[in-house]
Amino acid sequence: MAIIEELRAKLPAWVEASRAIAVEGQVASYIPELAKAPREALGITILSPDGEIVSAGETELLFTMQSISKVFTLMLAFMDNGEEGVFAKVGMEPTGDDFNSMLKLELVEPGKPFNPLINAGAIAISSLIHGSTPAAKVERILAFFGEVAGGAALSVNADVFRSESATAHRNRSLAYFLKDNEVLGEEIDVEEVLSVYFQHCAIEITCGQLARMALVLALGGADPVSGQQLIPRRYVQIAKAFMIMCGMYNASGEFAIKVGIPAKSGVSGGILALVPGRYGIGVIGPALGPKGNSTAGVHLLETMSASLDWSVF
Ligand SMILES: NC(=O)CC[C@H](N)C(=O)O
Repeated sequence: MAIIEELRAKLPAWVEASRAIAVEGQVASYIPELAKAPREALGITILSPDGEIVSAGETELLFTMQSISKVFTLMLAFMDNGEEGVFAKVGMEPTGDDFNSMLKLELVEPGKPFNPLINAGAIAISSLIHGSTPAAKVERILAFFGEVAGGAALSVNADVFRSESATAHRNRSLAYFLKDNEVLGEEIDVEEVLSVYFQHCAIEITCGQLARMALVLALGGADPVSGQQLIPRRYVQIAKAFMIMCGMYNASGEFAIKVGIPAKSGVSGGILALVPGRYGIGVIGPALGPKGNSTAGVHLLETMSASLDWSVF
């Protein structure tokens, strides 16, 4: 049986088996709006370069990208500033700490975020996006994300944005810490950077759009339909290296061992994952485990990788 047909045949049962795991998790509630998401939902879309689409579960759900957006703002920051400009502000190493930790900002000189996928690093990256105002920066981010998602008209969920902005005491303190450490320079307004960061986290998406974005990464930055290079290959390589090292927060080591493919999760329960050269994958399962990853989504990817031999290692 062709692999794609095997996938199509087995996916519904895999989704139902993994859905049972959702109850082990909790929907994120530190951003009050996210607490409204359906806890037992699970949906997945898989796209292949030749246009095959395989979906199962609640793929019609709209959810916010949250930390998944950090992969793409990172690539836009590279396109705006080059490698040197970006690595002047963030490092290349995983932390082993929670995604919103500020420990190493104080403990390790010079107080630069260890990588662009933890909150502190992503806030620093938001400050690098070109645009004369926060609104102009968000417009550029939406246009870039929409292009990578296959020409989608994406928008910011205003309720989620406001909900996070009103309660983000920890992210605010991280950002002010970065200002004190001069990672955010003299000329930078902390509240404006945070506004850009909260808005790109609140961009709404579906599994299908996430899978399309993932497929572009699986193809080294090329659009699967037009073949156009949307993102320089080098920047996609760097992004995928970060996804392996820290895309699943401080559960990235376990995910690399059990699943073995580049992936990025968000606290909305979304996961973007890819099998290099072969598939782009979008998953939504709002119930999260203790490290902030979708319980059912991770279980589903583990099952699929083991059955279909997806590990890149
Ligand atoms: N882990 C996440 O998805 C974090 C994103 C969220 N907007 C935050 O800053 O806390």
